[in-house]
Amino acid sequence: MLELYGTRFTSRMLLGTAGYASPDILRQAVEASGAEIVTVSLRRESARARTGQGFWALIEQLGRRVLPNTAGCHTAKEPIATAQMARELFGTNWIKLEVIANDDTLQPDLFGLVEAAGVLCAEGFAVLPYTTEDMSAAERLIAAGCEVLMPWGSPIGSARGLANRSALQTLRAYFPDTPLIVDAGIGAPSHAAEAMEMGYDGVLLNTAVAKAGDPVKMAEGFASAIKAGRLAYEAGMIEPRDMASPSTPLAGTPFFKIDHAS
Ligand SMILES: CC(=O)[C@@H](O)[C@H](O)COP(=O)(O)O
Repeated sequence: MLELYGTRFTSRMLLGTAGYASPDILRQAVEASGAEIVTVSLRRESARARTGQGFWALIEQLGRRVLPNTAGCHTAKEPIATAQMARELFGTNWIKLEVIANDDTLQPDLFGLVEAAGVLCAEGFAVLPYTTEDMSAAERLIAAGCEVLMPWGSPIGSARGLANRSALQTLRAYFPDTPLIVDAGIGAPSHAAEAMEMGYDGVLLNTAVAKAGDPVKMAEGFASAIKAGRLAYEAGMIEPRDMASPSTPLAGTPFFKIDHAS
């Protein structure tokens, strides 16, 4: 079970709700994914006239925990105001905190992130920060009161998977008791499985499902990969080795005899 801020979830997949071809495809994809948490961009969606009230009604109908996010915020002040608005709109103190440093890379602004996280945690928000693999930022976010960290796999929407695998491994090893969720840049179910095999607690993704040829099938594929990766982690994988190691022992007497006479 995945436990975040004292709430338990069966699914370890968190799904974004942006960029689907239609509301119905979004609904079907969420259902196929089994995700119990869906993230919604307050600034982006409310800015889009076409979504209107229908979008919010659909989100409510999905019956999932809504994790509002501060996508599109650039300074420490913007996400604070957005989170406060989200708390009123959705009646939740959960917030996926995004503070973007650069529009080309969509890399998190770690300084603004730590500052905004400090303010929001002090105001009673359950903050899930979108961060990098940076260790000192992780330490400061935890010190600020974040109980969950969401390091990026690679830049948002890039589909490159785990760009800095060894840094993600170090982060996992260094914070064994903090729920860690890989967020962003996941392109294929195998990327998500890789993160789960490394011991990550969950995966948050959006583009790879929303923009897939068949988003519903892809959502199901990701759900299976995340489950498979977690099972492999829990089962304990064997270590890779440089040399071959026969899987079938040759020593001893064969337990059957070939009868050459017949
Ligand atoms: C929806 C959301 O929160 C994104 O900002 C998130 O980081 C997912 O990234 P991908 O679209 O790369 O999966």
